[in-house]
Amino acid sequence: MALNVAAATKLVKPENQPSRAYVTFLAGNGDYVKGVVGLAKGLRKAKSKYPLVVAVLPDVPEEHRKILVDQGCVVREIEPVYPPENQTQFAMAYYVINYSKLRIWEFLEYSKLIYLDGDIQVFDNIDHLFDLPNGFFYAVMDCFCEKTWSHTPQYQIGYCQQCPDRIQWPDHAGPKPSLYFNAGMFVYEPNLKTYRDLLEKLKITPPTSFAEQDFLNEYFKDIYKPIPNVYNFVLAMLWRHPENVELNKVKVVHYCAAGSKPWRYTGEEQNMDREDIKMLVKKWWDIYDDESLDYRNIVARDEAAKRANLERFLAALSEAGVVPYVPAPSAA
Ligand SMILES: O=c1ccn([C@@H]2O[C@H](COP(=O)(O)OP(=O)(O)O[C@H]3O[C@H](CO)[C@H](O)[C@H](O)[C@H]3O)[C@@H](O)[C@H]2O)c(=O)[nH]1
Ligand SMILES: O[C@H]1[C@H](O)[C@@H](O)[C@H](O)[C@@H](O)[C@H]1O
Ligand SMILES: [Mn+2]
Repeated sequence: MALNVAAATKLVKPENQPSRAYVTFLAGNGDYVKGVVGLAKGLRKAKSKYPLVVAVLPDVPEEHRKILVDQGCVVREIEPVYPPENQTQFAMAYYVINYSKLRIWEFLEYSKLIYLDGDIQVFDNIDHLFDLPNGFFYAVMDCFCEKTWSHTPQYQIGYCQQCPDRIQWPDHAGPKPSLYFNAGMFVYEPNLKTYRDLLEKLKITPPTSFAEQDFLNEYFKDIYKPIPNVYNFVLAMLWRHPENVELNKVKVVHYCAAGSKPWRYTGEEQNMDREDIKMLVKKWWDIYDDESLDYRNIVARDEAAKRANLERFLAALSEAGVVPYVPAPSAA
């Protein structure tokens, strides 16, 4: 029997669908889709083994969904989730749509997911986070020093969990607040019971200024485990806690400071003219603009490499006299 590449390929068992994935969230017809494209390319550059699922609200236009599919993303529509009505002033008006993130607890075909905001970039492989023990909620601790926190006792007292000894939590202010995570990145396990419970609890929870972030913090406070800041580096750390920062070790950058979204960056807002910020914004653009990281180019490269390997393997078998080998005609 003579074997060629086409015949031999059929013998290879298709890989099982991974039960792990990254997941992000996309709403609206604005420019956050650029963030998600950048993220998909960043994960590829970091050689992540797992796909990026994008949970999209119904208002994400078809062209944007197509861009994401062309970038190798798995697009899944979710229904919006709204909190019960009240007069809350959110820290930002659009935070209210973030309650819809709760739908990702229903992505039951995955046993574990890592959620990443669309304004996050992954510069180093973080696949090892999937191996953390089950049963916990992993995320990075937030910083309370930016003006977005000015409505809170933490900000008014000057207390930040990033440097709890600088200004200590005073006795007269009641119990010290529990550790609080930034919900732009977390490792979690989808689960139907948890999903239903989250939605039920939300119905009786008045919305607060950091929307689902406050809600998730309250809900998971007993199983929350902080992970190092390098897994969700919030830019304000650069000017609020420079003594805690080792920028060259940072793996995941969260462009959440006002004016720092790379695709909207002008350099005009406060702190945005810093050299480290300019460098991080440029690093985001370098990935976004790198065509070699486009899904179609990576697929073509992988196919060519697989083919070359197989050709070499079959040629070696044939040389050893195991099977006669007919090289496939060149595709060119
Ligand atoms: O028009 C929008 C606005 C937001 N988003 C999605 O929602 C995410 C959250 O918005 P931002 O990243 O702009 O917000 P911040 O990083 O300032 O917000 C932080 O606080 C929020 C409170 O709701 C969320 O918890 C969020 O994950 C957390 O990082 C975005 O990354 C993006 O994935 C969109 O798709 N379109
Ligand atoms: O989620 C919010 C948001 O990312 C803000 O930009 C930041 O100042 C806050 O610390 C954080 O809690
Ligand atoms: Mn964000």
